[in-house]
Amino acid sequence: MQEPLIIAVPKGRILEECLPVLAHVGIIPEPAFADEGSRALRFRTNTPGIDLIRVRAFDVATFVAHGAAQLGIVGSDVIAEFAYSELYAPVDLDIGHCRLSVAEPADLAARDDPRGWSHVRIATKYPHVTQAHFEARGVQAECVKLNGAMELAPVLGLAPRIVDLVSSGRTLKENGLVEVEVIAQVTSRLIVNRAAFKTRATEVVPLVDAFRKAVA
Ligand SMILES: Nc1ncnc2c1ncn2[C@@H]1O[C@H](COP(=O)(O)OP(=O)(O)OP(=O)(O)O)[C@@H](O)[C@H]1O
Ligand SMILES: O=P(O)(O)OC[C@H]1O[C@H](OP(=O)(O)OP(=O)(O)O)[C@H](O)[C@@H]1O
Repeated sequence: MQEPLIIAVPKGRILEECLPVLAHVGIIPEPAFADEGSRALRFRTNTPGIDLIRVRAFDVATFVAHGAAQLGIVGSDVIAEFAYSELYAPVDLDIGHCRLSVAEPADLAARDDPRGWSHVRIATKYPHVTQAHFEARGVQAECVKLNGAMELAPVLGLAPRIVDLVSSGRTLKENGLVEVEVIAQVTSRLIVNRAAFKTRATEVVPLVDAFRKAVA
């Protein structure tokens, strides 16, 4: 018998938003999947040919790009940062809405003119997207890679500016920062391993269609 298809889903905030989408597709995971306290990482579903794995957001892209999972759900921020050629992102799932922005302390913003920048030092989880964004307008970006709590960097002197995800703006506000540029609008997408799309087309193509219909 063929191995089940594996869909990689990010733990954390997207997980909750994924459940209704999966339900619309007809995929109901075993109860432990939605239990953040569970230490299990791989889960059965009501569909015998489909299992789910729960991994960190950035690792969803890695599992799917390498074919360890055939499909995944991940933010367009992560897809852009990795730019894996093995990934196909056919469906915008209309969940995980936020934006990737440049921010800096309010007092710096008051006297700053982004048009005058030639070199910027930026703390971010997204060095590739950040460098590409600034390079496109001739600004050299020196990035300090962090995995979280970017908002601490300006006040502690690690880097005067950050590139991070913003949704309500509360995290920036509570850390004395203001948004000065939006780099990209972000939503989560269904991603598919390109090779699996061909070699397991009879299972993968109808599943992609089901996701498309579920969010139409
Ligand atoms: N404030 C937000 N509002 C909406 N969606 C968000 C927000 N922050 C992040 N996201 C989306 O959720 C995904 C996961 O977010 P994030 O990387 O912050 O989670 P995390 O739990 O900190 O991940 P990890 O623990 O793996 O670092 C992001 O890639 C993005 O697409
Ligand atoms: O504009 P807001 O609504 O305040 O959201 C923005 C925050 O959300 C994300 O972090 P998350 O909560 O995922 O935690 P993290 O620090 O673990 O990445 C992001 O990195 C910001 O810190």
